[in-house]
Amino acid sequence: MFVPAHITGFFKIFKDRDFLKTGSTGAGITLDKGVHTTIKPGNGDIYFNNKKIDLSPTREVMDYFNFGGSYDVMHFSDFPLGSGLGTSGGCALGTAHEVFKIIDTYKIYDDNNYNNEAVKIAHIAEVKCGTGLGDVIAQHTKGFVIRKKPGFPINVEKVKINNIDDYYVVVEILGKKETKNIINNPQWIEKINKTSDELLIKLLKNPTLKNFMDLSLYFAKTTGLISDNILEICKDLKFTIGASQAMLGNTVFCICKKEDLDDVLSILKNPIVCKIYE
Ligand SMILES: Nc1ncnc2c1ncn2[C@@H]1O[C@H](COP(=O)(O)OP(=O)(O)OP(=O)(O)O)[C@@H](O)[C@H]1O
Ligand SMILES: CC(C)(CO)[C@@H](O)C(=O)[O-]
Repeated sequence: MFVPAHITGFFKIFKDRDFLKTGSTGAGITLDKGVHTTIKPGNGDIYFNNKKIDLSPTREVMDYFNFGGSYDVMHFSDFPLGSGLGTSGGCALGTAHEVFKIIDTYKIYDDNNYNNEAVKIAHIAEVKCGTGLGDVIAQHTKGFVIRKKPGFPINVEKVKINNIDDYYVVVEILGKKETKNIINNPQWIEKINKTSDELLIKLLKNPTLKNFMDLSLYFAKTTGLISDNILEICKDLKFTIGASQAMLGNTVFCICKKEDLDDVLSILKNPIVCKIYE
């Protein structure tokens, strides 16, 4: 199963003793690149782009179903882990869906229920592992997603984008950043939550891609999460609809139209050209 990558532009952290109530509000977009996951009978091994690794959110999902020792999971990902592109969430959600496809209990869920269960199990795995808060819900929803409430029940606004094919999302990965080092750090939580409080309301009042990018850059700068290097690149990309740092990664992303694509590509060293995926 394919799960799209997800870029968060800004977010607010909500922690609760109940993992289903833990999550984030905020906004992001899903991409036409992401993770393909398959599972097959095996010994409980997890492969990420053909390399055996012990990926904790995938392991959590497999253990939830008691599938840990009897099936192998293969993830084929367009992006590396730890780059702010929701790769771990994509792995968890893809695994949950693949398991549901083969277990007997699948028969007792109607289509809607089964979908919702897979999303819940993947969300809990992400939250437990500290690898994400809102990615799984956005990846399930797809498109330009505003998360109005954290966790479950899912409360999101999927914004309609007119002429979606006109837009390109260009991504450049500059390094790694572990999500859990930020979302489990009280000082970062305070900075993030203080900054993001008003942004959700501002975006809901004017839910355009331009406003999303402006608010994302404001968030990245005001929290101090943006690196100097990425800030410089964003200045060079000012002629686009907007550029900012993908949360939570050492990755720059921008949204532009076709007429600006060549200029964007000439500024970046290793650009990856994507489209918004609905
Ligand atoms: N070689 C590896 N073996 C096992 N785990 C790995 C390996 N490389 C990365 N990981 C794990 O992958 C997870 C990456 O999650 P992280 O949330 O940081 O990134 P992401 O999901 O790709 O991006 P985002 O910031 O959008 O959540 C971490 O738990 C990290 O420890
Ligand atoms: C925490 C996070 C920024 C990591 O990608 C994301 O899961 C989110 O927006 O909640």
